[in-house]
Amino acid sequence: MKILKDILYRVNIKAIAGNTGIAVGDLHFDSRKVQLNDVFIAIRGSLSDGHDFIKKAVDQGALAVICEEMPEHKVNGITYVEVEDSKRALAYMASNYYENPSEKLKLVGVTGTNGKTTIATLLFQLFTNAGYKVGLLSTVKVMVGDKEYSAIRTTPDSITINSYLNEMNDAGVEFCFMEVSSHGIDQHRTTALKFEGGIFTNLSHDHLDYHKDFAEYRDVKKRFFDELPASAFAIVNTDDKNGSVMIQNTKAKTFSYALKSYADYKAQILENQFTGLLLKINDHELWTKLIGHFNAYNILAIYATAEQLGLKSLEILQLISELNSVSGRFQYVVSEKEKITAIVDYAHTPDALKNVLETINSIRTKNEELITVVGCGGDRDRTKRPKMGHIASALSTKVIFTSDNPRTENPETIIEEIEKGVEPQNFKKTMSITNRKQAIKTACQLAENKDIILIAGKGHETYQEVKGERFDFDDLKIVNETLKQLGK
Ligand SMILES: CC(=O)N[C@H]1[C@@H](OP(=O)(O)OP(=O)(O)OC[C@H]2O[C@@H](n3ccc(=O)[nH]c3=O)[C@H](O)[C@@H]2O)O[C@H](CO)[C@@H](O)[C@@H]1O[C@H](C)C(=O)N[C@@H](C)C(=O)N[C@H](CCC(=O)O)C(=O)O
Ligand SMILES: Nc1ncnc2c1ncn2[C@@H]1O[C@H](COP(=O)(O)OP(=O)(O)OP(=O)(O)O)[C@@H](O)[C@H]1O
Repeated sequence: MKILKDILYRVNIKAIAGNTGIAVGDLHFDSRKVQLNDVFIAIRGSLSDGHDFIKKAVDQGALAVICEEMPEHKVNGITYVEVEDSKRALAYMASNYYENPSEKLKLVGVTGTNGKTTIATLLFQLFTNAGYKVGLLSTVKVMVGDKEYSAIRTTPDSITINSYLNEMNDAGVEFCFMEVSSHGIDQHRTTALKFEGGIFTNLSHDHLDYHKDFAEYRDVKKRFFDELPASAFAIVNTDDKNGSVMIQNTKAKTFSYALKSYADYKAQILENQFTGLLLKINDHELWTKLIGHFNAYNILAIYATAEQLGLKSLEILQLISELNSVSGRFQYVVSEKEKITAIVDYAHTPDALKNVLETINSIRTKNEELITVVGCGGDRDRTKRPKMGHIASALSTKVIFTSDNPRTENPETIIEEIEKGVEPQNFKKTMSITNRKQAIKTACQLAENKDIILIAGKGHETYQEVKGERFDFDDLKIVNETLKQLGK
């Protein structure tokens, strides 16, 4: 049991009705989860307004209610606290509730359109290999040392974040790496956390279904750096024109990384092959098993972060050379007989798809075909669909448009929107097969000796979401099995 008054520390309170010296149970922003003596925080959402569920929460046993507007009818014996902003209040309350766990370890947040999962996961791997107990909050999974949990969000809600950080404190975790999404920043899921450092990867077209326009998306990302304390470090990619914007108003110590422009951490790609990259970072040569020029950026960000967290340069280089690729990020299998390379990648934005295709094209030889299987998710940013169609058809030798997670949308309609981006001269390269399994099978049938198949968009996911239901689906498993069945 915690005392409500203590949990409200640092919350911007407008009015109180009732006693805050009471002992309370858990915190909830969803009335359906409230139990006896819990605190209900009413949040105005995009679909509904938590204030409409205050009565329900009280009926279920809530002892205290946090809201932006006092309800007309208050129930005797219940404490009502009116706050300036419920989402901010939730963030501070969650941190107070678990006794500010982010202050008891070194927390580093990674933000940007692409590369968050890769960088956070590789930093987790690197620090674990260096002998530390490490935590990870990512789209793919949550790790508390060697204990694994499945992840639901890229950046979970504040209660979940603080609860995991608290578990990390108990387990003796020293460093935690977390992905910070623009939704997370906008909804104050990361407010009230003490960050030791922040990393910016890049910014491109994404989530414009949620953010009003690109400028708003950029400004939300920037807020993460604006809010870093002076004791923190900010590491930004200055080859991306938004890199310097991110750190314009930050109090943190700033460091830049780049391949092209002048930077504190600079790399040169000496070799780029299907087996890895040979890099030169600030006069040190380094081999990594990670593939593709975008991974040179990720490696630079990792190198800079590890150095800012106190590791020595030579140790970092050694640890980087041992890193393995991240699940669903340029993961590949090579078929036994015909040596067909099938790559599964999470690229689900125009920029990421372009990067992956350009990477493959920079490595493959002219007589090896590149067959791409790709779709776009339903109920998400529609404007990226023709862009993905344009890029896939321009940069592959053959393309099969298919379903991603159609969610509640009609998959055929999504595919039609993707097809609109195909230039007339590329039309003959494309075909559309709505069933993703069938699309992968067709790609395997079309592929011959040493050809390359790229299956883009779903990466590590082991399901396909259709009309609110999740069915088992694993791109890597399916392509591997199909190539074997076909005796390729
Ligand atoms: C668009 C979005 O981000 N929505 C998030 C938001 O929901 P919302 O504001 O729409 O909430 P709402 O459904 O309108 O409900 C308002 C409030 O009423 C409450 N409620 C509702 C019904 C009820 O009976 N009782 C009740 O108390 C809800 O719990 C909520 O607190 O706040 C909720 C509580 O924190 C989140 O669970 C929810 O995430 C939804 C599920 C979601 O899909 N989010 C995705 C888009 C997301 O956040 N993605 C990013 C990564 C994106 C990427 O990089 O790919 C992420 O960090 O995961
Ligand atoms: N630094 C990078 N720049 C551009 N593309 C990248 C970079 N790192 C990885 N990618 C590509 O983008 C895809 C997504 O990578 P990753 O999952 O690491 O990004 P993310 O930011 O976590 O995205 P999401 O939140 O959507 O998972 C990868 O599959 C890869 O193709």
